Amino acid sequence: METPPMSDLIEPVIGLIGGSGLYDIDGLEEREWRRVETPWGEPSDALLFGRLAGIRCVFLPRHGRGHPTPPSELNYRANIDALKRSGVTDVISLSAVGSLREDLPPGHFVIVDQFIDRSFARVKSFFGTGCVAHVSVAHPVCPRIGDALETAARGLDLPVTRGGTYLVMEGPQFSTKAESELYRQWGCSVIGMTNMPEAKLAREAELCYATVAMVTDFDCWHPDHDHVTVDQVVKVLLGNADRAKALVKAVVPELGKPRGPCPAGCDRALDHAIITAPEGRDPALLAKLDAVAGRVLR
Ligand SMILES: CSC[C@H]1O[C@H](OP(=O)(O)O)[C@H](O)[C@@H]1O
Ligand SMILES: Nc1ncnc2[nH]cnc12
Repeated sequence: METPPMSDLIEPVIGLIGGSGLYDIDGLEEREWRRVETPWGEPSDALLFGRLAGIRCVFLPRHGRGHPTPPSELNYRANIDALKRSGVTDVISLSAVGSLREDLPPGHFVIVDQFIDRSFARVKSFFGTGCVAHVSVAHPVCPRIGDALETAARGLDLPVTRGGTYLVMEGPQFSTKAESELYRQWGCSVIGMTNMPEAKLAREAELCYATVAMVTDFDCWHPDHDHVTVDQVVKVLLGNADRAKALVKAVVPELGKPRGPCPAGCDRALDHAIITAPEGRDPALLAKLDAVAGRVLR
């Protein structure tokens, strides 16, 4: 893609969604926790606004500070809407995961590029009766953010793998051994409970999105390792959390550079997605959609 003229460049705002063990971001300048209201209800917590190396950042602890909210009860729509209406353009999700592969041991970071969504008890779309939309999630991860994360991780000498499939389970219980073995047969790399519908909603909101999946355990399939427990996850992710914060510090200056439209089209995902005729659209739903889809609805 040709470089657009300077006047067409945007100044990215980086959204950071912190998963288990990540409830704050050190080193943010001008930091301020602010409540953000959304038409979808309450986000998981107040959002932390600030700057890293001068770049605007907005951090949201996915489960809330102190981790009060389980994966199935998260208000994913409110979280994504709150980031969008706060001006965020690029989202990095930081998540604890179990490993489904021998070569992805605890401590390893995986920049996943695919998901299999086995969650079933969650609202998965901003759209619905009165405004129907179908976005593509064939490629749910923004490769531009993936590239930047990979470069930053390699620069820090972190053990990292680019690419992999994240199986999203409903939880809150961990998997049975039969499930774990099935997901391995499906070729999945890691397992977690939160990245869907988060990634689908980010796409509907035309946000670029990528995940750093931080391995904490071998789930329950590995003959030489104990079955996953929360204690074990917490122990490993305390180590992961410091490295995740270092990765964020390294990647934000790159991602924050003024840029043109996303080459992968994440920021134009709604261009051909809405099927409800203008006269059939529900004004009340359209009003709720203003932050996430106002670009194509106004
Ligand atoms: C505390 S282990 C299980 C918990 O950790 C992961 O959450 P997140 O993606 O927010 O780091 C996993 O998906 C479960 O929600
Ligand atoms: N084994 C596992 N299964 C689901 N979510 C997880 N988060 C961390 N480890 C996990």
